[in-house]
Amino acid sequence: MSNQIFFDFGNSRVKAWLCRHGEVLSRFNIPHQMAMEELIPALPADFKKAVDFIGVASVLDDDSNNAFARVAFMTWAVSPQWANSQKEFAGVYNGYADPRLLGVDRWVNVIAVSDRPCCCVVSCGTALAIDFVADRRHCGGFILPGYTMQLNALIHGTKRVRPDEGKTIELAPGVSTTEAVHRGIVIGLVGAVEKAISDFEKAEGRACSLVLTGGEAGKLGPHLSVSHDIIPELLLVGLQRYFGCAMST
Ligand SMILES: Nc1ncnc2c1ncn2[C@@H]1O[C@H](COP(=O)(O)OP(=O)(O)OP(=O)(O)O)[C@@H](O)[C@H]1O
Ligand SMILES: CC(C)(CO)[C@@H](O)C(=O)NCCC(=O)O
Repeated sequence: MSNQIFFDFGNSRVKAWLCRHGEVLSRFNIPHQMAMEELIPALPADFKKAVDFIGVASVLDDDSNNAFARVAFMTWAVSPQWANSQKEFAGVYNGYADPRLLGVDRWVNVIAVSDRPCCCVVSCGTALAIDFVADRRHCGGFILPGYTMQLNALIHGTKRVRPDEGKTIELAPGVSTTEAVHRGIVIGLVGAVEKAISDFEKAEGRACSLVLTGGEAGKLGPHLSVSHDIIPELLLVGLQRYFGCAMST
C-alpha cells in the first residue's frame, strides 16, 4: 500500500490527512457547510493523486456519508472504509450499553489512548466529549455543548447577552458581558473536566492522565489545574491504529 487518506467528518469541520507509511504528507482542515460534491475541488492538489486506501471516521448522517462515498469513488476509484463503534477492538472494550451508539470519533480517540493505564480523553470540538479508559476498557463519559455552541445558545436564547469576540486569558469574574460570557463558558467546561476526573480518580483509587484534543483544546488547556497533554491529531492516531495501517508498506 502506498498513499492513504484519512478523513474525520466532525459536526462543523472536515479534516483530512494524506499519509504514506504512517507519515503525514499533507493535511487539510475546513468547515463543511458545503455539499459533499464541493469537498473534492476544495482539497489541495496532492490529495487528488492516486490513493490505495481511504479510511473515514464520520459523525454525520447516512445521506452525507453516502454522498461522500459516491464522490470518493468517482475521484479515486476507491470505496472508503468506515470506522465503526463496536463492542471490542483489539482488546479495547466499549463501555456503552449499545456500543454502536458511541460516537465513532470518541471510540477512535479511546483506541488512540488505550495503552495508557488510566486516562481521560477530552475532545473539545462542536461538542465537548469526555471519555474514560482504564485497563483498555472504556468506562463511559459525558457529552456537553462545546464552546461555540454554548456561545450561540446564549446569544440566541437571550435579548441582552451580546458579547463581542473575547479572549479567555484569565478566569477572574468578568466585568463586562464579553468577559462574563467567554469566561463563564470556559470555567464551566474546565470545571466539568476537573470534576469528572476527580470523581473518576476517587472511584478508581488511582491517578488518571488527561489528554485533550479538538479545535478548542487550546482554550481549555491553560485553565486546567490538572496536568495534561494536548494531542491535536489524536483522531488520526486512532484511525491509523483502527485500520492497522500506521506503518504498513
Ligand atoms: N482551523 C480552525 N480555525 C478556526 N477554528 C477552529 C479551527 N479548528 C477548529 N476550530 C474551532 O474548533 C471547534 C470545532 O472543533 P473541531 O474541529 O475539533 O470539531 P468538529 O470538527 O466540529 O468535530 P466534532 O463534531 O467531532 O466536535 C469550532 O468551534 C471552531 O471554533
Ligand atoms: C458527541 C459527539 C457530537 C462528539 O463529536 C459525537 O461523538 C456524536 O455524535 N456521538 C453520538 C452520541 C454518543 O456518543 O453517545
